[in-house]
Amino acid sequence: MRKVSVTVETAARTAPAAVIVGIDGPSGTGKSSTSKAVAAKLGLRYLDTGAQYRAITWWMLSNGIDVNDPAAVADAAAKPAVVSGTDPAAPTISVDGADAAGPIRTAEVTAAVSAVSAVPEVRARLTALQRAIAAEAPHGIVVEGRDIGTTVLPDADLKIFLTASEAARAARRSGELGSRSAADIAATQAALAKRDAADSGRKTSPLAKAADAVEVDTTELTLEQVIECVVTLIEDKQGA
Ligand SMILES: Nc1ncnc2c1ncn2[C@@H]1O[C@H](COP(=O)(O)OP(=O)(O)OP(=O)(O)O)[C@@H](O)[C@H]1O
Ligand SMILES: Nc1ccn([C@@H]2O[C@H](COP(=O)(O)O)[C@@H](O)[C@H]2O)c(=O)n1
Repeated sequence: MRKVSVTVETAARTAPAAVIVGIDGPSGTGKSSTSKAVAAKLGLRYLDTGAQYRAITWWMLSNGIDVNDPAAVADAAAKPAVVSGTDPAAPTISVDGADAAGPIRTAEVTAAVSAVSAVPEVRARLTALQRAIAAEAPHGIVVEGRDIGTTVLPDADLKIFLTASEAARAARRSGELGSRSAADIAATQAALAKRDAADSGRKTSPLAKAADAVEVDTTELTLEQVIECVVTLIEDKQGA
């Protein structure tokens, strides 16, 4: 009988290493839309860290904590159980077992989140949670936020910093809210600028571009072009 020799490659030898991608940038630059689409295309997990800060903020507001009192926020920071689902096709967020996806997007939460996210005890807790989630992603993960490249995942394989003009970001957000009047766009732009200033100006892990991040200005790019650009950057890294 003829002998057939078969080379069996173990999964460990053939599977590409898990890739960790951090995407940071100011509000409305396209982090969530881009990260979700890129993760779905490449079979990676997806983590929206802004949703986690919003979830803790929602819990504080719902439980009568004064969000403008850093000591009160710090005291309560460990109490809510925040759970993130990382399927890019259907990301989820819950607090103490309750679905928080809707409530965290209210104007009240958006107005309060920068004060809560500036409190070091809140950041320490969520940073630890974010690192644990990233470490458990089997094929890798796209994590989006404000301090992923600088603080949460300083050893990420690829760091991207998305930017866009304030006017473009305000027009995108106003479009989402179904309003395109000049007054509404101006009000949205002012609110974005205020949140960015608070996020960039806080002492603990402010919004900032990591020194080794690739900056992508999305002002003149369609969402599809941004997604393609990020996919190419990741594939280049994986091929390197
Ligand atoms: N390149 C683009 N061109 C046009 N619209 C875009 C582009 N990128 C994103 N958008 C749209 O802009 C809006 C904001 O995008 P997205 O929520 O992804 O931004 P973000 O950076 O995650 O914002 P935030 O930090 O406030 O959560 C969405 O309606 C999205 O569809
Ligand atoms: N890594 C992060 C992510 C978010 N924040 C804070 O959460 C706010 C909401 O973020 P969205 O992306 O959902 O708009 C944001 O304004 C920051 O205050 C953060 O501090 N760090």
